[in-house]
Formats: sequence, structure tokens, C-alpha cells
Amino acid sequence: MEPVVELQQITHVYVSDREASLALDGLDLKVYPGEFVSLVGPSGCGKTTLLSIIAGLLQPTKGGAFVYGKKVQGPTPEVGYMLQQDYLFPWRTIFENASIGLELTGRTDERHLARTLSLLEEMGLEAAANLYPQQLSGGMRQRVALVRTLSTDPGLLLLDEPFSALDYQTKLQLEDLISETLREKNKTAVLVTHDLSEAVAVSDKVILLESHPGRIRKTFTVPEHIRLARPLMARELSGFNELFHEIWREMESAGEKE
Ligand SMILES: Nc1ncnc2c1ncn2[C@@H]1O[C@H](COP(=O)(O)OP(=O)(O)OP(=O)(O)O)[C@@H](O)[C@H]1O
Repeated sequence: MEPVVELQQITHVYVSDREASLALDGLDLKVYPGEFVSLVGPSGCGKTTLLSIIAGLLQPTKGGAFVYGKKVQGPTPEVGYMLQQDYLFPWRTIFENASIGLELTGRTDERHLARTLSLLEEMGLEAAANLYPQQLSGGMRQRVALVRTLSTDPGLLLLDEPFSALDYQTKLQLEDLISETLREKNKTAVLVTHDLSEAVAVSDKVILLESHPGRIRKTFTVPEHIRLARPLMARELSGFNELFHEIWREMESAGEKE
């Protein structure tokens, strides 16, 4: 099976007028169709840098990044990006915000707009279509951001801490909704998170990075019975806490290396 994402020996150096810092050092990664992969690791280990390279927002200093077998040269509609902040425009209604990607890619035909409306319904937002972002809660706004990302039907979703600004209960509900929606639609996803429990609950694989320089320290495969459960239930299953602690211990010893 061809990978959706393939990174070959990615190295990235940030250069300022005063110094150069090695953010990623010779990193290889493959993500296969339908996989949900989380990137975890200490602050500054290069998670966002890696996501920006896959998204085509940042050219790596060295190495090759490929998405669907094509060298990444800039953002493409095949890749959707969702961030911690929802970046909804306050002067646009929820429907207008959700369909902005279609406008930007010239696809505001009836079929695409109807799809956006049905995505809003799937997210329980049909009654909010004509409201404005400031009338919605944080969790609802993030659901709108998800619809906006899905409306252009990208095969790959890059999620940079999309749940971290939410209260605990909303975060759990949204983790559940997003991971179920992406699995059901057979999307491939790469999630950056600081929350190990979230990573184990939603992913097929958890990739632990170490910092200075950013490298893959270890990849953990989530056992099948946890993967198949919805995130909320997964936390209750045998093996969940063991894997959480295994990743935690490895992260602690990665920290001691510095
Ligand atoms: N624009 C930039 N200019 C210079 N250095 C940068 C820049 N962006 C990131 N860095 C540095 O590169 C390294 C990796 O940063 P990055 O933001 O990718 O890490 P991260 O794992 O996402 O961090 P966090 O978990 O805190 O969000 C860090 O040492 C950071 O200080």
C-alpha cells in the first residue's frame, strides 16, 4: 500500500540573523491510508514544524516530503489543516464560514453547498447555519472549523491541537465526534497533541518525538481493542493505562537526556 504521507530524511533549520537552530534532524515517517497518527513529545521537539512541512506551508531545509506520492511544494486541496484557534470570520454566518474553502477553490455549486449543509447537520449544527460565530460556544465553533476543513473533501487531515483550548467535557465529546467522523469517512489524519491520553484514545499509532534536535524517539502501536473503541470508552479498557504510562516513562527519559 502506498503511504499518504512520506517523509524522507527531513531536516529543518530555522535561521535568524543571530543564530541557526536545528528543529528537525533526519526524520523519516510514513502514514498509510486511513491511519490516525498522533505526534507527541516535549515542547519544542518540532511537532508543528513537521505538520507545516506536510501541509506545504514550510519548505524543509533538507529531505523530501511527499503526499499521495507527489512532492509537497505548497498547500493543496487534498490536505486539510485544523488548528487550536478556529479562525472563523465574525462577519460571516456559520454556513458562510463553513463554505469558505469551496469559495476559495471555485466550487460553490449546488452539490458542494448541499454537502456542506449535510456536514453541518452531521455535526449537530443545522440550527446554527444562519447564526454568527460569536453566538456559538467554543466546542460548536470548533465543529464549524471541522466542517470547513471537510467541505473541500481532503483525504488527509492535519490537526494541530484542535481540542486544547476547550473545557474538559467538550474536549472529550469533540475527540469522539472528530475521530468517529474521520474514521467513517476513511480519512487519514495526523494529530499534534500535548495530551497523551487523547493520543492513545484516538490514534492507531502514537509517535513520540524527542527534542534538540527533533527526532522520532519511539513509535507505539495502539492495541486493536482500544483502537476499535470510541475514545471515551477506550480510556476504560484494559491496556489503556499501561500504554499511557509506557509513553509517559519514555517521554520522561527523553527529557532526562537533555
Ligand atoms: N519561526 C521560527 N524561528 C526560529 N525558531 C523556531 C521557529 N519556529 C519554531 N522554532 C524552534 O524550532 C523548534 C521546534 O518548534 P515547534 O514549534 O515545531 O515545536 P513543537 O513541538 O510544536 O512545540 P510546542 O509543543 O511548544 O508547540 C523549537 O526549538 C522552536 O523554538
